[in-house]
Amino acid sequence: MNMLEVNHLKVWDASEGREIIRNISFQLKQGTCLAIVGESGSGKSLTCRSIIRLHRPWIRQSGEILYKGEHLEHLSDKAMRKIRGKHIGMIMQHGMGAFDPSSVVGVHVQETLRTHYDWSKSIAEANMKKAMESVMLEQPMEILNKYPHQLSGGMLQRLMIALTLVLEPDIIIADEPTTALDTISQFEVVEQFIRLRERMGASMIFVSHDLGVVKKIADEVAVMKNGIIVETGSVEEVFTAPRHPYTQYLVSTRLELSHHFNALMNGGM
Ligand SMILES: Nc1ncnc2c1ncn2[C@@H]1O[C@H](COP(=O)(O)OP(=O)(O)OP(=O)(O)O)[C@@H](O)[C@H]1O
Repeated sequence: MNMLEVNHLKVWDASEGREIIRNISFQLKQGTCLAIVGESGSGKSLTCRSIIRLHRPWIRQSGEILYKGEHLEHLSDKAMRKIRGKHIGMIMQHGMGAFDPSSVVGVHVQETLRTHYDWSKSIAEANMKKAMESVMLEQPMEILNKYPHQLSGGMLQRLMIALTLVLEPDIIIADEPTTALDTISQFEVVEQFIRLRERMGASMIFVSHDLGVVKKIADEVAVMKNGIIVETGSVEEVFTAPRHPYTQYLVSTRLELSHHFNALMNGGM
């Protein structure tokens, strides 16, 4: 079964009339991880944002987005808010951006959980505490009482993963969740994503520059360039026998860059 189907997605900047994503289609099968790779500016983030319809006001989209066969493009903004988080969870590039800088992070966590569950404060706290401990965030209550700027990028990403564990969405969209982190934190956060998949069996879209990470985590790959998908296939197919010249270039150059990361993942620290 397809958890998600994107058909003929187009995205454009209405202020300039510039087309950014030009008619892309892809599917996410239940329980699998689809990686979206491609150079900076190729449209990976806008593709993710289109799925949950979270764009800046001047960005427009057309095409079909089907979640378990339901057309999300027909839903009202209110109905869409119910889908985000609980059904389709998104983990952004910068954990910092997800939190309000003027409140302690626990406020965001409580508000998010309140939107989706009827839990008392103490039940919500107990569930969150358990999830935080499972992603190696020790002393969870202390962390929840801190402002975003008092936590490292790696901690904020792990906090987002913990919140995702509690929300248990059917689909997790992770848009370069390790880009803003140092190598050691990247390693830890990727490990957490691998466990998150194992534990929840969720379907996942994972955007990454790093083909080493993609190899570890994904089943299928879509390669984007200039707003189109130039190649799709299984990780195995795309990495061992890339067909499109751009994929061939990406695979030959990027795998080299990932060697350091792989050494870490394989315990070469
Ligand atoms: N809010 C916006 N307003 C106008 N143009 C935008 C906006 N967001 C993205 N774009 C443009 O859309 C194109 C695709 O951007 P997008 O962020 O989706 O790329 P990306 O592949 O995710 O890149 P990166 O890997 O750097 O995050 C770029 O040319 C970018 O300048």
